[in-house]
Amino acid sequence: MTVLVTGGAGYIGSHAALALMDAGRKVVILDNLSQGHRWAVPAGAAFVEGDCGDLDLVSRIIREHDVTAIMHFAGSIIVPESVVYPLDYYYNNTVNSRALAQAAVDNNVRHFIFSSTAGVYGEPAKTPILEDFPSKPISPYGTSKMMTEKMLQDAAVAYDLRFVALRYFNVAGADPQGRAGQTSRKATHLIKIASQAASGVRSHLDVYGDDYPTEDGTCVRDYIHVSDLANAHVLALEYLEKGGESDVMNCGYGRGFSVYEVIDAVKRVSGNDFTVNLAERRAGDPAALIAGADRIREKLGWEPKYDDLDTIVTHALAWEESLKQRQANAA
Ligand SMILES: NC(=O)c1ccc[n+]([C@@H]2O[C@H](COP(=O)([O-])OP(=O)(O)OC[C@H]3O[C@@H](n4cnc5c(N)ncnc54)[C@H](O)[C@@H]3O)[C@@H](O)[C@H]2O)c1
Ligand SMILES: O=c1ccn([C@@H]2O[C@H](COP(=O)(O)OP(=O)(O)O[C@H]3O[C@H](CO)[C@H](O)[C@H](O)[C@H]3O)[C@@H](O)[C@H]2O)c(=O)[nH]1
Repeated sequence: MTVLVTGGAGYIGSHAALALMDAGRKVVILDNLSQGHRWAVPAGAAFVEGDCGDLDLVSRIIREHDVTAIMHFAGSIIVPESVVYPLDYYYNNTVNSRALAQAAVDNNVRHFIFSSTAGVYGEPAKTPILEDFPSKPISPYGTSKMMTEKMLQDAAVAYDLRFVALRYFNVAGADPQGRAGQTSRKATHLIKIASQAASGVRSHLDVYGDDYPTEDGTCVRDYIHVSDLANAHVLALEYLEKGGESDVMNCGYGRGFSVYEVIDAVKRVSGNDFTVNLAERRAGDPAALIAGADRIREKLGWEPKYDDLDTIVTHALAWEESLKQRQANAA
């Protein structure tokens, strides 16, 4: 009874692996280390270096580790990059997910939890965004995730497979015990970048536009603590194991903060001022994305513990400091 966690050497997958092991589960991680790090694989998890699209390898892992559920985090995640290299994104996020689903079906793995995104909604007509709003992604990244959702829906009708697709809003923060955090080399996420600026790892932060139709003109997002998100995965697995129907669920808190509010929080909590420049709008940024967050609470009994911007920022800053220490030790 082991959970296969693809992408478990990355940011969210490593937190989910910790949450699973904290709940007493066995975990095997499959990651090709294209973005993740070997050292980020949590202690206690088995690790295989390889590709989640390798059907033979995944089948062997399922058999050797007695895998009964798959949590699929592996993927390419940068929206603007997906516009420049769309076929790479369809390959890694859609084609490789197809192979993984095939391996699940071939080897009688009946529970599948998929990392989807608020990006499937595109530019929503209104907020909060409910799960039955239309999927109209505006980037290849969002489309690549939407296509995987559709594939899982069809597979769940045809085979003995049930899934939960969790549509994450803006994931941020780090493990409160300091065991994991965001390490990606190509970080683009606001709280990560602001934390790096506050820690002196970056010289400044650019604000991408202040002429949006929001209160202070900057974009509003629903920032969710990565450990609350990780716990949602454990609950989603329990839900499927108890016979829950396949479903899609938003993962957010149902409230939003503007870019300026986030920057103020990072400056306040860190006690460090840093340079903020106003820059051009970034292509493809919707003005406001706030989750309708009732379904996940009702269906999974999810009760977040860290729904507080200062707490999220505190944990993100602590992780940045620990990364600096790690680099200093390595030098
Ligand atoms: N970070 C966010 O705000 C966010 C929001 C919505 C959805 N998501 C989704 O959550 C998942 C995890 O995101 P993250 O922020 O942890 O990213 P990440 O880059 O930190 O982690 C992804 C991991 O997958 C691995 N990987 C990539 N392609 C692989 C492949 N073909 N085979 C095996 N391993 C592979 C990478 O090496 C990396 O360790 C992704 O699917 C992403 O699309 C993330
Ligand atoms: O240096 C920066 C970084 C970000 N931003 C702004 O901050 C907001 C949040 O940007 P992020 O890059 O942190 O996150 P996104 O909202 O673009 O996207 C994230 O959340 C989405 C869902 O809401 C998708 O899942 C996507 O994969 C994930 O990267 C945006 O308005 C962005 O323009 C800045 O002003 N400066």
